[in-house]
Amino acid sequence: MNDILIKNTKVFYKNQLQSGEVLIDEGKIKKIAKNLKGEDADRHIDAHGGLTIPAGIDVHVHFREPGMTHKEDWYSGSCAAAAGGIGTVVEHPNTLPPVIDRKSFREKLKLANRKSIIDFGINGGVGKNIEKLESLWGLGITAFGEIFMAESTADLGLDSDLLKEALETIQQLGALACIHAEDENIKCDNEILLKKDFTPLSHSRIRSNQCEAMAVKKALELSGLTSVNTHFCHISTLEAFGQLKREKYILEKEKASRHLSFEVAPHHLFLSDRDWDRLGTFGKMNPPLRNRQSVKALVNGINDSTVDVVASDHAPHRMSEKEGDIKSAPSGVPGVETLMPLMMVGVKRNLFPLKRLIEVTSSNPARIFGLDNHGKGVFAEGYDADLIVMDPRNVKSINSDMLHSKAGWTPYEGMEGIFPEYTISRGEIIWDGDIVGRRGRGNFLPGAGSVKDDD
Ligand SMILES: NC(=O)N[C@@H](CC(=O)O)C(=O)O
Ligand SMILES: [Zn+2]
Ligand SMILES: [Zn+2]
Repeated sequence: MNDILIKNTKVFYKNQLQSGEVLIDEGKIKKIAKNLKGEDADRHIDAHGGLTIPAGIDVHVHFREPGMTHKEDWYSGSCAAAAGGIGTVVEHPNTLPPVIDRKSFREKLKLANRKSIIDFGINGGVGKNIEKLESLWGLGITAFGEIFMAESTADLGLDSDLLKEALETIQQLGALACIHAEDENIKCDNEILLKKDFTPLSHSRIRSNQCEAMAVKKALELSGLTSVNTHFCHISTLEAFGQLKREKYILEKEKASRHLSFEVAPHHLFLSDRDWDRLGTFGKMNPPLRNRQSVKALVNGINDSTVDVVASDHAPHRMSEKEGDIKSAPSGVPGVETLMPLMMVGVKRNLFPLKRLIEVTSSNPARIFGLDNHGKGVFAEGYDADLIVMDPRNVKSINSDMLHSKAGWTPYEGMEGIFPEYTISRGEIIWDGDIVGRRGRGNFLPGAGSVKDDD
C-alpha cells in the first residue's frame, strides 16, 4: 500500500496550475495526475480544493546553536520552519563557536542531527581560517558564508585582501561564496556622522543604500577577478539590484561559466522604512529597512526573474535583547516561519505569480545550492515528497503566539499570512496544525565537496 494520497487539490505542474492528485510512497512523489483512480494509500489528505506545492527551501537561517540557545536551537528553529512550510534549511556559521574548522563543524552537525525535524545543510564560515576552507568543503558544507564584508551579528568580518584570498580558495574548490555585502568604511563613517542620532531610522541611514551598493561593486570586481561562483545574500536596495541585474545580463551575453545569483529577504519585500515607527528597535536588521522605491524594485525583480531566491535570514533575538536603544540592540529579525505565508499572500494580492513563488522558494535555491542532488526542489515523480498543502482562502492574522521560534515576537504582527495545513517531509507529515515530526528525524544533506570522514 502507498503511504499518502493527496486528493481534491491544485498543483502547479507542467507549467500550469491544474486540478490533480498526488501519490506519495517511500518518501518520494510516486505519481502526479488529474485522477489517480485505482490507486490507494494508508492515509488520504483532502485538500478541499487548496494547493499542494513544494515545501520551501530556506537557504539563509541562523538557528543559533551551539552557543546562543536562549535565542533559538535546532529543535525550535526547525519546528518554526516546518510550521511555516519550510522543508529544508541551510544554516549559517555565526554561532558560538562559529563553524570555521573540523571541530566546530562536527559539533554543529551532531546537535543538528540530534534535534532537527527537517533536512538541512550547514554553511562554512570564512574569516582568518583560509587554510581550513578545504577541510570544511571536504566535510560536506553546503557553501561558504555568509561572508561578512562589514561587521554584522558576528565576529567574522574580513578586509578586502583577505576576501580576495578567500574567494580564490573557494574558486579552486569549485564551491559557492555567499556574500553579505555592506561596506565597512562607509558604515563606520556614517556611524561617526550620526553618533548622536538615536532615532531607529538612523540605522537605515548608517547602513545606507550606498553602503550596500559600494560593497556589491567591490564584491563583483573581486568575483570577476577570481572567477568564483557567487551568491549575494539579502540584497535590499534599488542600486545594488540594478548593478546585479546589469552584471547578470553581461555574464549571460558573454556566456560566462561563472555563476552569479542573489537572494532577497521577506523583510525587504513586505516591510519598509515606514515601519520604523511601529517597530522601533525590533525593526533593526542588516542590511536595514529601505524606502518604497527599493521595495518596489525587489518586487519587480521577482516578477522579471532577476531575483533568484527569497530566503528569510531568520535571525532571532529575544525580546529583552531587542529592547533598549537603536545603537545597542542586536540586528536581526525572526522570519523562517512567516516566509512562505507572506509569499502566499503576495501571490493572492497579485504581487507576483505562483510560478515565481515556487521558483524563488524551492527550485532555484535547490539548484543553486546543489540540493537537487538530494532530491529537493523538483515537483516531479521520483523526487523527495517535500510538500505543503495550504488553502489560499484561509488567510490568518500573524500573531507571535502561534509561532514557534524562541524569539517570541515577529515584525509581522497583525499582517496577513497563509499558513500550511500540512507540511510533508520525505513523505512524512511533520506539521498538521501541530508539530508531529520527530526530533532528530531531519537528515544532513552533504555538499558537493563531501568526502568520507573516517575519524
Ligand atoms: N541579518 C542580521 O541583522 N543579523 C544576522 C546576521 C546577518 O545576516 O548579517 C544575525 O545572525 O543576527
Ligand atoms: Zn547577513
Ligand atoms: Zn544572515
